[in-house]
Amino acid sequence: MRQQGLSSYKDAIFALASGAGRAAVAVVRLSGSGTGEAVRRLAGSLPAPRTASLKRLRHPDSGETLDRALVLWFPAPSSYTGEDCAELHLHGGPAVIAGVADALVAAGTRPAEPGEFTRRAFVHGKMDLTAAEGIADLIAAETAAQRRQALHQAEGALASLYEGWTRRLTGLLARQEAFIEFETEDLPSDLDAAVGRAAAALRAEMEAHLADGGRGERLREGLVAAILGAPNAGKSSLLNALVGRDAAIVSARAGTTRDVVEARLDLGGVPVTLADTAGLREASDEIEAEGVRRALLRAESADLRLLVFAADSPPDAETLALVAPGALVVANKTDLTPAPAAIGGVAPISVSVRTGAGLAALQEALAAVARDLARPEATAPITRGRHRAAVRDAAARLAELDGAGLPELRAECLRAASAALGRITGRVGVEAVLDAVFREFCIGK
Ligand SMILES: Nc1nc2c(ncn2[C@@H]2O[C@H](COP(=O)(O)OP(=O)(O)OP(=O)(O)O)[C@@H](O)[C@H]2O)c(=O)[nH]1
Ligand SMILES: [K+]
Ligand SMILES: [Mg+2]
Repeated sequence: MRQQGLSSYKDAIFALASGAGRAAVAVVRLSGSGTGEAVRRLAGSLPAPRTASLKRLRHPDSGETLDRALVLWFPAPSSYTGEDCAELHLHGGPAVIAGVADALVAAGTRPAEPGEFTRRAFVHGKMDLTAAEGIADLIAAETAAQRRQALHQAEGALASLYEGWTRRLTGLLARQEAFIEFETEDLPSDLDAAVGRAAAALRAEMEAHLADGGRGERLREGLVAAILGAPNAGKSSLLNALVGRDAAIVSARAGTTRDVVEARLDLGGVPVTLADTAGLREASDEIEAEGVRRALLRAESADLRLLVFAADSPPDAETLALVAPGALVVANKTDLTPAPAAIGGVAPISVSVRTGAGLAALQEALAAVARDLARPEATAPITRGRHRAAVRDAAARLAELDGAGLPELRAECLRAASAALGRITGRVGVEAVLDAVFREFCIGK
């Protein structure tokens, strides 16, 4: 499968691999069989493989010098994509980059599509799809825990899990087919039953892998924590204190916040979007009513909820029921009144945003909940819906095995389970899956 469509990967592509904007150094990378020729036309000659050498880059049409750059040459197959690759380390000014891009087009290369380098690496068997996704996640990682999970996946943790399962399925299929072939001869009569037992064991492993509470996806995407409570409880003040900047407007007027205000926070390595919301009450006008509606909507889709109240006005049972259970209950303004010992059966976390008292403890409680939901230490968790759907499909195919009386049908179940796993790694591929996976990438990767 990986050899399919190779002819469309012959042309040489280039892209700015470093960030846009002015910088000390800009890296332009090239890949494809026309790379060597393009570099020769700009730099005069090709440097020795994998050795940085300083070259004057000229426009192939005008001969004008564009920059003096470090040029690196990585002949196929020992390169990121498995094709001939090169890197030009330019002075990072916009005009230098534009001039070199123009010269590269004149030398017969074209700008790359997002993810095209990694897609070529996949096509040339340098990595499977899960590793390619791991690289996309690594580039997007905002926290240390996200980085660890992404690196693990980029290094093949998921690939080796799924490949291990596939090998076992292939072994079972071989036994099942032997049974079909030699049915009347003297193979052990319990071979069929042994295949069934091994398939059931594999299915149990798949189901354990699926029953992860969505941890990997949560860590990859980040959690959402909604801050809820009555007007003037200090919700916006709390958001600002937790993120360390004035993200939301604070005022003494009840009903200040209308739209949902969001800010990102790193909680024990787990990225969390804190969402400050409008105070919950019987709204006095339609704008406020819309704010309350949005607050409740955000609360519904949030991974965790913080119910904030001013210590001198604890929430009524109705509000408590709306937000709890599972919410962290926070008593604010404890500089004015001590927090009640318990509210709705739970001891609230006592804070004063004004004095800062209790904020560190609240932050720790939040981090503990976030870590529990995202389990940053979990090894090789499912990180995408498409993995989950395919593993679920594979397990379902194995579940059909017992009911399938005919050996041929049992073999078909094993084959279908293996194909489902193959879709995750890209061994069994459809162009649409590849398009969806590589669309996530930035240009230059
Ligand atoms: N004494 C005291 N006042 C506080 C504390 N936290 C916030 N406030 C004050 O309470 C008032 C309301 O604060 P906000 O953060 O706007 O409250 P809110 O819950 O976001 O209010 P709405 O957006 O209107 O629902 C402001 O005057 C804050 O300065 C605190 O810990 N102690
Ligand atoms: K307010
Ligand atoms: Mg507010």
